Amino acid sequence: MTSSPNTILLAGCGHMGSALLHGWLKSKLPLRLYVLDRHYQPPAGAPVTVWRTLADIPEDFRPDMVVLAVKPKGADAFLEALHERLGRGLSHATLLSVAAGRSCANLAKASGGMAVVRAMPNTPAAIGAGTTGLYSAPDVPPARAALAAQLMKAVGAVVEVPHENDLAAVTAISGSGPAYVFLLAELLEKAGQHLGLNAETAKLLARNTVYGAGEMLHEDPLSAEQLRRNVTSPGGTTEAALKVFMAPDAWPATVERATEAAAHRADELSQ
Ligand SMILES: NC(=O)c1ccc[n+]([C@@H]2O[C@H](COP(=O)([O-])OP(=O)(O)OC[C@H]3O[C@@H](n4cnc5c(N)ncnc54)[C@H](O)[C@@H]3O)[C@@H](O)[C@H]2O)c1
Ligand code: PRO
Repeated sequence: MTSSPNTILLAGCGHMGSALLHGWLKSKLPLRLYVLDRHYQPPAGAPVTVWRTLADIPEDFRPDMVVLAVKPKGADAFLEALHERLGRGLSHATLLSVAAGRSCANLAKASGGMAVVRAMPNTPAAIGAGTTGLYSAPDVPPARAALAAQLMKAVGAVVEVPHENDLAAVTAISGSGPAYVFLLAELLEKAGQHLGLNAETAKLLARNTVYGAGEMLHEDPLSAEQLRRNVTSPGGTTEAALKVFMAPDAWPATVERATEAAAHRADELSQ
């Protein structure tokens, strides 16, 4: 039995929104896709309708799901304006928000009472290798919670978390996480140059090493710790570097402090 297409309004199609949209376009999910974004240009021939402003949306538009991918700061004002525009048109719609830190309670209030699912994806979603934490408020109908999970699975792995508060930790680890890995690549590249390599060689070594290690973490069932040990010969070069990285006040403490700062900021954004 084929299910009838769900009507999705993607509100905000920047870095995160476009990663999601491109995953949906590639997927076999039966969807009617509408995008609201000031600037987004869809791929030629893509089956998607793009509106530039709220005023472009027909007043009788009836989405099944609104995916909110505008910046957290503007999220409440945006939802209030959407509610003003569509009014009863939103009464059967579910909100799927990817906005960092905006709580179900905030979002439900601003949207005039929509049932809210919160997702925290990350930018590797753009290549189908995303990681998303998902939380559905208790009033979300099961079929809509399942649709939200399907939408996020179209761009990578999904982990459902039992408590809304868990999303602050998800944001700190996987939502922001790609930036930490990109920083490592940046620093390795600079270090390669510092050790005398030319810029192009240093860049290739740094990027391909992060890529190869990431693939091993994905493919190999060994723990991250064991994979690390397998690189580390007793008395060798890796051990010399790891003595610096693994000093108690170095990476172990820094990673803990940095992720606590991200989780704390996610909590602050929810106020
Ligand atoms: N970038 C990430 O790594 C990441 C990861 C997880 C979650 N998020 C969340 O995703 C959301 C979007 O982040 P982003 O990085 O994609 O931001 P972005 O600035 O790239 O995209 C936001 C888009 O919304 C559009 N927009 C905003 N208000 C609009 C309006 N009133 N009418 C039409 N278009 C409007 C803008 O034109 C822009 O293209 C944020 O809430 C963020 O917390 C981002
Ligand atoms: N980017 C968003 C931020 O920095 C949320 C996680 C990744 O706030």
